[in-house]
Amino acid sequence: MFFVIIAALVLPIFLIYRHFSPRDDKKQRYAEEARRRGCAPAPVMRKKGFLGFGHLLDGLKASRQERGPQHVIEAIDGEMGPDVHTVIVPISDYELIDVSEHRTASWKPMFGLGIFTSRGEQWKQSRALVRPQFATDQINDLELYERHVQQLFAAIDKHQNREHNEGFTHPFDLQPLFYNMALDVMTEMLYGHSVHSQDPSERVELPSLPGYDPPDRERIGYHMDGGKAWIEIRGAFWKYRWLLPPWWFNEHCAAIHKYAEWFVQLRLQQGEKYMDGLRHQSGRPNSDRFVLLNELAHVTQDPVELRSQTLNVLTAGRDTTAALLGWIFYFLSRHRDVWVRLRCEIILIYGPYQEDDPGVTFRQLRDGLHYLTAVINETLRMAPVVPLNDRISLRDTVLPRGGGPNRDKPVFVPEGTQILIPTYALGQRPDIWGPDADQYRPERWLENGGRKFGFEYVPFGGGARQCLGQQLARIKASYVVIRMLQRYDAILSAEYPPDAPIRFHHTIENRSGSGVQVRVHDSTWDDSS
Ligand code: HEM
Repeated sequence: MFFVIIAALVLPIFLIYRHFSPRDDKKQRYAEEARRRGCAPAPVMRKKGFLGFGHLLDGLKASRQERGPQHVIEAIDGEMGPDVHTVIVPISDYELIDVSEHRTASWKPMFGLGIFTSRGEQWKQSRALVRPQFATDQINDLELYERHVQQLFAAIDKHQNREHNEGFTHPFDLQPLFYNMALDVMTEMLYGHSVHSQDPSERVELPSLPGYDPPDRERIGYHMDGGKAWIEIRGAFWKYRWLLPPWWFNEHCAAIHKYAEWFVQLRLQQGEKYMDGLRHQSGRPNSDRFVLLNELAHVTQDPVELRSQTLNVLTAGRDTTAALLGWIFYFLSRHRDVWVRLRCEIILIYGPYQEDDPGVTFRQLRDGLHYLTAVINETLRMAPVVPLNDRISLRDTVLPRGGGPNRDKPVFVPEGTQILIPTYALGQRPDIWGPDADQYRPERWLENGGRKFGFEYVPFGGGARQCLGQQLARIKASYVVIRMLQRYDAILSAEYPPDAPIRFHHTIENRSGSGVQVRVHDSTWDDSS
């Protein structure tokens, strides 16, 4: 609710999905209420297709073509003109669905009820439980990132072009390596044991747990990806999702539950000794390390709660960070000037690559590097990892403008209205970002003393349910970018054709549909060797 009101003050672009024909008494009440509040209706888009499902089908088709975010802009501009940012989209037979209920029903079978999937009182309790764990000093484990960065370098090194000793790799896709790394980091941060998808030889033997099979570390990424694809399909089918065969989705859910359950049971059985059993990492006693499961177990011993909350954070934090890293290098490989300027900043501050001394401090990362922060902000503007967010109005409310012929009147929003907030479309508006809104230009964030952002820029959401991991994601991404640019002194896009349009592949998060096809040059390459 808070978000809806605040967003309404500054977000003149949104879509309303509403029940196409509310009952007459409701209609009359809405009209009276709207009049009383001095509101005028927002423009209504044409009803399209059989039973009005045209808009929904167009959206699904665009999503399949990996251009869903652009479609939102084209659909509204095409029918209403470029100056209309608030529209009502009539979809016949569209059930009024509480968005959280929708999310809960789609996601709960896989991740259980936790901070991401719950609502109301249950969400408040979840947030109170999980939030303290994200206090900054808990997450400053740079040594953890460094170990996984080294595994990333080893994975990149496999693409080295050894025949023509020139230091450049063959063309390869960087994106899956970021997904592996993010899964490895998150599983270590959540359960204390990484799945080591980047390098399975790093896996340590786990203790035996009577009555439980060892967790399937090999296929957890596969089950997460498979389950997410089904969540997407189930979401699209919504009330007809019972038509879908349940086996595959159930198999993914069962495997993921089993994986998390194993660690939960081990923690519950071993108590504080759980931390002693973690692989010893140099320089830091295990008891000092941050493991979310361990922290949560100090507050609750409920195995289902522990499983659900950790899985909720796993899904919220893993793919989002990987997708962001992918997009950063997608743009860097296409914008040599940005790469050069960013690398200069990094080398000036931290010096060239040294394997055993990254020279990076947590404080610097938390405060943010000047140009690197601009690069991250600009990347999330051009390719938001969550390109469309949504809310439901919990009670009657008003958006301050968008109604009437001049679109300057308030718009009445009845209780239960679903509001879509197209984060990507917001980032493309010339009236907010200037005539070059469609260009990737991090400098815009530094001009005129530095751009501050409000609700016109919401890649991490806003209001009460704003992303809990924003700082963690920024710190993690910054660390990886710094180390990558120390280690590699040149990057080339290897996408074919070179001018291929950007593709937004959406499965909950939004990643590049063509991957991140690059060649990188190793700064430590010795030509004489
Ligand atoms: C680039 C990286 C990330 C992006 C773009 C992102 C984006 C978002 C967005 C848009 C939401 C709000 C969803 C809504 O409106 O309901 C959200 C919620 C959340 N995010 Fe993130 N996120 C990122 C990384 C992370 C990380 C690394 C973690 C944790 C390790 C995390 C944990 C969460 C949690 C727990 C919530 C739920 C908050 C709540 O409902 O109270 N996120 N994120």
